[in-house]
Amino acid sequence: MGGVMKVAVGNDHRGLSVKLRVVGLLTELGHEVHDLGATGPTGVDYPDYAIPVAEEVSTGKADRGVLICATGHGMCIAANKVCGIRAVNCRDVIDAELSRRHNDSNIVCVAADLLGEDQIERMIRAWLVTEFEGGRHTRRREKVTAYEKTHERPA
Ligand SMILES: O=P(O)(O)OC[C@H]1O[C@@H](O)[C@H](O)[C@@H]1O
Repeated sequence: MGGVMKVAVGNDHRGLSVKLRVVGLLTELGHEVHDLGATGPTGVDYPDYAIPVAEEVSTGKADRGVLICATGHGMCIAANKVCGIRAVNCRDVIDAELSRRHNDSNIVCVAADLLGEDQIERMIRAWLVTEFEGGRHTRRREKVTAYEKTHERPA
């Protein structure tokens, strides 16, 4: 990948201002943004935003996703319940790059309360352009996918 992508974005009330910065960045970089996030300061629940974004990535409607809450943890936990999602909660550029190179992460979660906006921007820029390395990492990724496929449980 590395070119223009469809990116689904979600946030709760604690991620609103970072979301606006992220949407601006993605737009500036030429990506197609689908903003599914909360639009105001009223308290909401992160699964209501993480799951729709993860569904868009899972079904191929979006190439990647970005999820923003206070810590990134809730969004990451919820997104990883959706089939095919490899969501990661990243803290810096190296972290974000490794999650792409080794794990083929398809959603990055962001801690709005713990990271500065400039750091978040650097991290997302790196995450967007870093390629999956393949090789031995493909075998590991496919083991996760195989588990997911064989252990689906009825709702
Ligand atoms: O604003 P409150 O409800 O206190 O906390 C919400 C945050 O708590 C964590 O689960 C998530 O990071 C979410 O953004």
